[in-house]
Amino acid sequence: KRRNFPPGPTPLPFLGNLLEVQANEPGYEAYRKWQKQYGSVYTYWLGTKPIVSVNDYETIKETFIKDGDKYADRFHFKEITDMYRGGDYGVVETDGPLWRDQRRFTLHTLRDFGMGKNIMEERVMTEVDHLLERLEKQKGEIYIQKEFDISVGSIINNILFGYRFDEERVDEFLFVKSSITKQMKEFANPFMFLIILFPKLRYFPYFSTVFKRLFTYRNALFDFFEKQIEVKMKEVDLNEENSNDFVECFLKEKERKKGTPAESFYSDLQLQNLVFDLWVAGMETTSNTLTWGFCYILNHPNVQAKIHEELNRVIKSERKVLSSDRNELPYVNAVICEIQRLTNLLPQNLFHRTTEDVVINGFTVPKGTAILPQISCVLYDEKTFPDPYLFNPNRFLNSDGSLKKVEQLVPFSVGKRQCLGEGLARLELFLFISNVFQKFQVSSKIAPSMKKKFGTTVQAPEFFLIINNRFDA
Ligand code: HEM
Repeated sequence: KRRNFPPGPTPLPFLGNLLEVQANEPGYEAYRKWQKQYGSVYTYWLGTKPIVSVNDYETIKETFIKDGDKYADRFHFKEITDMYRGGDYGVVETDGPLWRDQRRFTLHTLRDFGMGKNIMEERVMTEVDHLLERLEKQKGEIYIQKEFDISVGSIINNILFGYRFDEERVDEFLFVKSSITKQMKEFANPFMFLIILFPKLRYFPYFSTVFKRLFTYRNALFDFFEKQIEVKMKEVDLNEENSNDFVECFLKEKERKKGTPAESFYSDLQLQNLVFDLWVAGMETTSNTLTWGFCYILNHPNVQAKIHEELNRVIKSERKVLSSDRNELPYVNAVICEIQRLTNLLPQNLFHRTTEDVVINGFTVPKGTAILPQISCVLYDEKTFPDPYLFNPNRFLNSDGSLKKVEQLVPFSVGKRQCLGEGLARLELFLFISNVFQKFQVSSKIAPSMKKKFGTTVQAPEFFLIINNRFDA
């Protein structure tokens, strides 16, 4: 089988190259090593599945960007996904007309709802205000990851269901969050990975325990979403033009689509899965990136000094930073670019699938092959980002101090499957980072470890902040 694919590392029977990927947490060292050995395109194997990896930006541009439709399908392990989701539902793991319709609907809804009012910024700023208040109230050291989790979780929940996790609802949030965390841990368990590759293993001792555990967490999550949707279904006024949240928009769109070919895309199971995708993709990613940001800045005190210098010069007072200040704060933006580059949040990216036969660098890759833009290799490419493991925001600044646009900065991936929440995530990163530093001087007793843990998204090590109000007399 290997002869037909671009050459790459030799796979072991059954396991493929899995052990090499897992040998160095969080996984991307193997991809970078193979890039040096085999060049811009190679094949590695997960179990008996070949994965074609496209590693340098120029080739990614020629394929995933310029010829996007041919790389637009999603590769996933269908048997397990179907059990998990109840069939082909959601947006992350669907293809074809359903995916196109739901992706378009979601993008429009996230952009437009609020009817011209900047509802997105309002909802993010509400959480910025609450976060600053909570931080100020806490004495001693602060576990910042938890604070970001609650803030970002509240934003996505408010967008989806119209309410935030205030003090009375924090337990509800912690329950959902812990179901996701436990589930992610199960997915990172090598036994689970073997079940995904060979689903019949789930009937064997020990494997069956792991599998059942996964489904307990899955059911807890889906129950939560189902209940919120039921409440919305009872409350929604389908004739009211304005919508307060995403679920309301979906239910109204469902009504509009009745009797059209797209009617079947607006089922109850689709709504549950869509909400699940947005909640999970929208929460963990942004919260972890923020936490990594603080981890890097605490390790580089001069960066914080420069952020404060810029905020003093541009904002001039104690007022909150708004998204309209974004263009005036090139250094803050450069810091965020560097946080996203070095965090490299999805070190394995998500797999795509070719929709037809394609030829890349002279190799024919058949229709239906798993393939991916290996963004880790682009974000850590020495040619574009010399000394790639160094945290250096200056690489995103021109000599006159303005922000440098670097097209190789692709933490949200590229092409037709590019992150659907990019706009929201960028807004959150800017408003949280700029406002926390606007208000506080941040430090820690010891500099946090920068060691990454393996997972779908890289997890930051536990660390604690000490804050001082910059404007106290
Ligand atoms: C810093 C934060 C984030 C990062 C780094 C990030 C990164 C990514 C990446 C790398 C992908 C895979 C793209 C591919 O398949 O090539 C992705 C997909 C996706 N992201 Fe994000 N993301 C972030 C935040 C968000 C947020 C806030 C949301 C939702 C509101 C979101 C929703 C999604 C969805 C739904 C997909 C699947 C898109 C599709 O298959 O069509 N993400 N994201």
